[in-house]
Amino acid sequence: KLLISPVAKIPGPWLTKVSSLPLKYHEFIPGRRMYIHRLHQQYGPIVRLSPNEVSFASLEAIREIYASGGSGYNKTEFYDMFRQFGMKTMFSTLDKRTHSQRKRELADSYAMSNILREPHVSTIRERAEPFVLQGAALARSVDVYVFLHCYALDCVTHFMFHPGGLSSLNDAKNFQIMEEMTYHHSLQRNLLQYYLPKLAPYFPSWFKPRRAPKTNAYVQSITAQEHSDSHSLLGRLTQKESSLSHALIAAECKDHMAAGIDTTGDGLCFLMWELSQPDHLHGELCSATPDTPLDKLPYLEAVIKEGLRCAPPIPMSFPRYVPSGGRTIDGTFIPAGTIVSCQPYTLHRLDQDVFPDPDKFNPDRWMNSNGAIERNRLFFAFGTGGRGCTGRNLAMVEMKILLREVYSKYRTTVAADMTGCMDIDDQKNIFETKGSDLQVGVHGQGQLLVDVCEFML
Ligand code: HEM
Repeated sequence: KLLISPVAKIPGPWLTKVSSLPLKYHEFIPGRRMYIHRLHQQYGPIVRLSPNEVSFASLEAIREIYASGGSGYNKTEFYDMFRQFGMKTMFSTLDKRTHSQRKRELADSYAMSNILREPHVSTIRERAEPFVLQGAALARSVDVYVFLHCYALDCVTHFMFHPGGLSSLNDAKNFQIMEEMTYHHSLQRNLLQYYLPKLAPYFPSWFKPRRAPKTNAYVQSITAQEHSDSHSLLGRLTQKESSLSHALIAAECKDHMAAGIDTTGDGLCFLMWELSQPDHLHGELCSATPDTPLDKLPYLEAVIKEGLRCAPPIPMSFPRYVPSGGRTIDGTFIPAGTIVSCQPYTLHRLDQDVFPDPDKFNPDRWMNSNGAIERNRLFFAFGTGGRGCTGRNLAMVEMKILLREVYSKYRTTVAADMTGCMDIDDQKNIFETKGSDLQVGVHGQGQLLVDVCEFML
């Protein structure tokens, strides 16, 4: 039966016609992203990953899987791993109908018009300033990777709970929350539960997903209070008498917190590393002031997009189920129930007519109007369609303000004693990079030295 299924006719290694073991093996080692990328390089834009799973790398596939009917196909049970307080959130809801109800409650807070209003912009700037001051005040190198994750946590919690957001950059207790939420290696442990749910209760504790008691206590207590700013996420939910219970609001807020730390922190870390290379800093950023309006910095937008293209913080597949009746995706019929996906890492590299020299960090490519439509359509760092990233605008504003704050005042270089490398590591955790040492200190004439050790996605 497997050998005559339409999936068996799709290009891919022979063993994947009859077994999902090659895929699972690469998931656990962990090397799924690069395994799939190599298969696409070998077999083209449609590749069989297992008897029931196909990966795509084309614009037609993105549109069909993620945007047909608004929000594309339903998510797979993979997303069950991302429940919060045992509850399904907007991110972990599988079916489209439940998702769109939840999204109606939450998404308007993340509109650019709300993010760009006060107090949001000021509070983001107030978080960027201590980042720079702390880096500048220390004569020796400091860990910028950690600082960037603190910055992302502080920004996202202020956006949600202002004035009750965290100050992990200068408060030791808040810093523990940042540590609890970031750069741990729990995806494999979650995957074990996903693949072997019946055995999960018998796993020893070190096989179980990591716990976050300090974060849980913070989220539960802050969401129980009623004096958040009226434009904060919590304030808006309380004001409009949302149908969400307190428990669901707490679960959503914890989820958005988790979604907004490693992603933005990792993205900024990669960008600071690139901007610390000789000649990578463009004149626009050098001549900006901390007050230059963000919409007057088009090259900064190109720099950020190029960083997210080269090293998307979530680089691997976003899996979905083909609906009943089956669908034709990029010209190939795929039966109902098959798992289909695209991964940003490959979409950002495979078509070299759209992205020539794809491994090179080259923000100029985004400034060229020729081919801009194709480039933007294949840009998949935030996903696309109704289930694309809700926090995209917030993340972009956070990244722009931080980079403007740093580079309008300082130049950064990679410190001579850097010992690690910046290779992307494969999916240790969906929102995770390993704690690494991207170190910053001021040396001499207003130089912000950046020391990057071991940056891993
Ligand atoms: C550079 C930063 C970020 C990147 C690259 C990013 C990327 C993504 C991607 C690719 C998805 C879709 C995943 C999938 O379909 O499996 C997603 C979903 C989501 N993101 Fe982000 N994200 C970022 C920052 C944020 C921030 C700051 C927040 C919130 C504060 C956030 C909240 C969410 C939520 C709630 C979803 C689920 C959306 C839904 O299912 O409707 N993200 N993000």
